[in-house]
Amino acid sequence: MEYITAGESHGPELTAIVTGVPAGLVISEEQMNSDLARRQGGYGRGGRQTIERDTVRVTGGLRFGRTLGGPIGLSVRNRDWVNWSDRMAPFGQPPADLKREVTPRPGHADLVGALRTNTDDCRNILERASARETAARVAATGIARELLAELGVEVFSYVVSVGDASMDEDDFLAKAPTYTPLDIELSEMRCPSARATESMKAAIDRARAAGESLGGTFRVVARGLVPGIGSYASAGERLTARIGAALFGIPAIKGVEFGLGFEAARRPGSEVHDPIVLEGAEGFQRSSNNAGGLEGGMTNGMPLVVTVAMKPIPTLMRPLDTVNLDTLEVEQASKERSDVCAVPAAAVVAEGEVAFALANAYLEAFGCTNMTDLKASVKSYKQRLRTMSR
Ligand SMILES: Cc1cc2nc3c(=O)[nH]c(=O)nc-3n(C[C@H](O)[C@H](O)[C@H](O)COP(=O)(O)O)c2cc1C
Ligand SMILES: C=C(O[C@@H]1CC(C(=O)O)=C[C@@H](OP(=O)(O)O)[C@H]1O)C(=O)O
Repeated sequence: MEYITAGESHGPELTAIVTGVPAGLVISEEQMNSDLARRQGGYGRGGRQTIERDTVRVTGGLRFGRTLGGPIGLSVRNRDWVNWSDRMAPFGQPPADLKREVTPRPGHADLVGALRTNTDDCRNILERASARETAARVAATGIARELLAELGVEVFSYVVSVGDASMDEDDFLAKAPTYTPLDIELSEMRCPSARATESMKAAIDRARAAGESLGGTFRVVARGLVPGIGSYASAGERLTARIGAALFGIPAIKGVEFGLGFEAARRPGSEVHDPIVLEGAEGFQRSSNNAGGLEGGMTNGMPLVVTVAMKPIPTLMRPLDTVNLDTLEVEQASKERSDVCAVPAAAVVAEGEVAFALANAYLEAFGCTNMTDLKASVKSYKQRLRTMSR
């Protein structure tokens, strides 16, 4: 499967086209809309989310709630468009009073994008660099979630830290797969710890009051995976590389750790690698999950556990210095309506990206024209694995 999106933050709508989806996959409009709503949420978001009510409109590829096997067209409307239709008009002339964006924000794509594309208006860059685009990604990757769900795979995420406010996890890899999506959704920070949620919210309140912004870390978990998805054989087939690339494709993501991650580099081998055990009907298992579910670029049957770091939001209400593109004088960077912290939202986007990478790996391993054959193929693979552990 592949997806591509089009659309600007304050344009009429965001569009996604998803190709390579097997026929016969049941798609739930409610599920897609609930994921879109989760992406809009989380403590720390800005005024834009009070305007938008993201819902998906399907423009092709589905009939009676099932995929037909052709490209799937999806669109998410920008309700804010009515306030921008003159400044963002696809045709015609700019309004006489158009204010160009000439004070690029450090940390955003503004300056480098303007240099690269030869524009004197950073809006030409920021409109597409904006993470508003991730609404279309959540819709597109929702297809992969549905596919995985039919194969018994569940993908969810939770927030681990915001700034220096963090969950207290004694043995996070052991606990990570035991949380449930319900534990997480009940909290405004999408964090399973009530105490940590309160300290994260307080940190966001302090940042907002100080004209600051915050990043943080979140974890994505996938349960129910069969071992052997992905491959050790070539660089581009390694699931580690593919999931890493998908996560680094999300704006503001600056670090990805699989399992123990950087901590593994500090420990001796005997305290990192996960002993192999044989457990009756379960077959080959691991007594720990420091690898985070991947070995040799493949799933090993344990839950996939990926921890992701997001940098603080670049737009600051107490802005940093920048250089005015017109006058070449030092000025303060532009400040516009912005999120203070979007870690919970980024976590929802990341769930989708991980689901998409995993679903593709399943399709490569088991074939991909229709769901009946795909499910039969996964079932017979599981049966073969059982015979290998008896
Ligand atoms: C869900 C989400 C919401 C974001 N909201 C904002 C925002 O309101 N203001 C802002 O300046 N950056 C925001 N960002 C971050 C910028 O989009 C990102 O920093 C920018 O595109 C530059 O890319 P880079 O950080 O990968 O270098 C958000 C990112 C995500 C994932
Ligand atoms: C619109 C969304 O996020 C936007 C991402 C974003 C950025 O620079 O990345 C800047 C802000 O845009 P605006 O200036 O319109 O408020 C965020 O609100 C969204 O996630 O739906």
